[in-house]
Amino acid sequence: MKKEYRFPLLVAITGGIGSGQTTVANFFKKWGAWVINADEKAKEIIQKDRSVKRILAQTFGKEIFNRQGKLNTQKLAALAFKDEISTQKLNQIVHPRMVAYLIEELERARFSRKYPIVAIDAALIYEISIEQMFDAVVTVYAPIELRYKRVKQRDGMTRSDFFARVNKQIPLEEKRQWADFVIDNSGSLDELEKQSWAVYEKLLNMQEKKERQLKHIS
Ligand SMILES: CC(C)(COP(=O)(O)OP(=O)(O)OC[C@H]1O[C@@H](n2cnc3c(N)ncnc32)[C@H](O)[C@@H]1O)[C@@H](O)C(=O)NCCC(=O)NCCS
Ligand SMILES: Nc1ncnc2c1ncn2[C@@H]1O[C@H](COP(=O)(O)OP(=O)(O)OP(=O)(O)O)[C@@H](O)[C@H]1O
Repeated sequence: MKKEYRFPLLVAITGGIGSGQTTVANFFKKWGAWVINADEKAKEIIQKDRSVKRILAQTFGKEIFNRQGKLNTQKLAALAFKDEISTQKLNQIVHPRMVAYLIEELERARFSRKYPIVAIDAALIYEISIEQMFDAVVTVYAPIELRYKRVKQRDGMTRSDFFARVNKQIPLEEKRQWADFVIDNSGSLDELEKQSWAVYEKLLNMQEKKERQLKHIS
């Protein structure tokens, strides 16, 4: 019989643009966690929620959608990250819906009882102030120039576009201090995987403890 997890551990995997949090989340997924990717969910919401679409078009111009109604992410990013107020506007439109959606997804994964770890891969856990929802927060750290190098390699982002986003995020040095676990991604992918496994094992132990403590709850 397959093992049931009545009380999965709720984990946030966070960091900053290019720090490697999605890479760590993918390791967790490979080892049996259920992982929700906030960047993907945000785009799904923008694409599917009609009221979000309408307000975004009113705020940033209807050119951010093409004729078929598909979001042009580059256009929206250019407009939304150009200054603090524009980013705040984007966040005020998207974040409330995103948080509601993430909670629904967390609950779905929890009720399935199939996963010991349910994790959210999201850069903005602390910016949105949702860290209290989780049993543990894992921050993936890398030095800023290395993050830029990796993002440039990943999607050709310019230095100014990269720093436009970095400047809208809480510095990783702070997030590192607040986290329950820190993974240092200054080295190779192999080193990252080893560190991620060490953290994952600890999270599994925490989950077993949670299950034992709560087993009398019906
Ligand atoms: C503006 C959008 C369409 C640009 O899409 P694009 O494909 O270029 O980027 P993507 O979504 O993959 O995000 C990449 C990274 O940019 C950073 N980032 C994204 N949104 C924000 C934001 N509002 N503030 C600060 N950093 C952000 C994060 O580090 C994120 O991991 C998109 O980023 C978006 O919809 N953002 C608003 C929703 C959001 O806050 N997403 C982050 C969830 S944690
Ligand atoms: N240790 C590493 N060595 C080499 N490349 C790496 C390493 N860690 C991550 N990368 C690469 O760097 C890029 C950024 O990593 P990843 O997408 O995991 O970051 P992220 O924190 O999720 O970024 P974003 O917030 O932009 O989504 C990816 O192309 C990834 O494959």
